[in-house]
Amino acid sequence: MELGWLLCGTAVLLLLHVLMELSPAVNFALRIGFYCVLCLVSSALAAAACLLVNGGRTVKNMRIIKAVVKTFKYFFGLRFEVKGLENFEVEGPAIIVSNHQSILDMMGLMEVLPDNCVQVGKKELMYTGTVGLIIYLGGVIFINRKSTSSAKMVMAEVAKTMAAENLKVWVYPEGTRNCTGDLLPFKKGAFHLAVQAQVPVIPVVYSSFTTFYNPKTNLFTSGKIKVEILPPIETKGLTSDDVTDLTDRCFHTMRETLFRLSGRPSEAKDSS
Ligand SMILES: CCCCCCCC/C=C\CCCCCCCC(=O)SCCNC(=O)CCNC(=O)[C@H](O)C(C)(C)COP(=O)(O)OP(=O)(O)OC[C@H]1O[C@@H](n2cnc3c(N)ncnc32)[C@H](O)[C@@H]1OP(=O)(O)O
Ligand SMILES: CCCCCCCCCCCCCC(=O)OC[C@@H](O)COP(=O)(O)O
Repeated sequence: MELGWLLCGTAVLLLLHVLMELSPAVNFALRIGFYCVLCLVSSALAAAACLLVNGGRTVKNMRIIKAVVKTFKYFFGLRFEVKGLENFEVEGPAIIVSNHQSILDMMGLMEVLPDNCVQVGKKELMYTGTVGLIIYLGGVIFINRKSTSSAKMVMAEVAKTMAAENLKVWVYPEGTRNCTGDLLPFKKGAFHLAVQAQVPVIPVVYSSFTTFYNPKTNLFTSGKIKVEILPPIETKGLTSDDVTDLTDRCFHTMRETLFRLSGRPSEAKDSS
């Protein structure tokens, strides 16, 4: 009886292995599937730990989430090379902005996440089962991207509470995932928030995933990700009239950094 199960299990594993070798699509789907299952199962376990240790929704839970997620990279052969962590050491709250390439980003996020930092996320993430639960428990701020006015209201509320709670807020200013090796134009919410709260903006740039990850071509191998935390951009004295300039400045600095980290010639060099 037991031998039968063992043989059956071995056969299934062998079959999966052969399928993975034969088809990049199967290989990719299995790796992403494994990532999702890993997230769902770890979220359930971490949620229990968060509830036991901290009792409910609080940014303190991010420490637990971070400790769990930091182990994920070993399953996928990912390595992170981090520079500029000292730039997070600003006095008081700040807005952190970074590029957003894939659902894999939350590994890179947790690799460098400073204390007392929550992310802004789309509200649909609440409905991803245990993952939604852990994101909720971590204190993530949910916004409705389809309604600028309600998103603005949520962000204005955050601007008020940041100082009181000494919070850093992590925003993906592209507003969606983008895995082309370039940046999408930035939305302005993060920069309005920084100006309203009069706190610095700290840009964080992750090198392009294109060499090891591309859902269009079913590419997902091991790889190295360079991360750079750039010096804070001060916003003291800026008003809402300065938000467009601040957004542009940050966009150009991050784009240059992205190209440098990814070994891609910058626009300036292109045209010369
Ligand atoms: C233990 C195991 C666990 C495993 C599981 C993992 C657990 C991990 C745990 C935790 C990780 C959590 C990871 C979460 C990741 C989430 C990622 C996402 O979901 S990314 C998508 C959502 N995020 C955004 O969209 C933000 C960026 N977007 C913005 O900031 C936008 O600006 C937004 C939504 C506020 C409005 O978007 P618009 O599409 O309407 O575009 P605009 O051009 O920016 O705004 C329109 C007009 O409104 C003004 N405006 C915008 N914000 C304003 C404001 N706050 N005040 C005044 N005016 C504002 C602008 O200036 C613009 O006006 P003028 O064109 O300049 O005239
Ligand atoms: C029941 C379904 C379970 C699904 C489990 C999914 C596990 C992955 C968890 C990673 C959380 C990272 C959040 C993230 O990266 O969300 C994407 C949004 O930022 C951007 O949204 P979009 O590009 O506009 O769709």
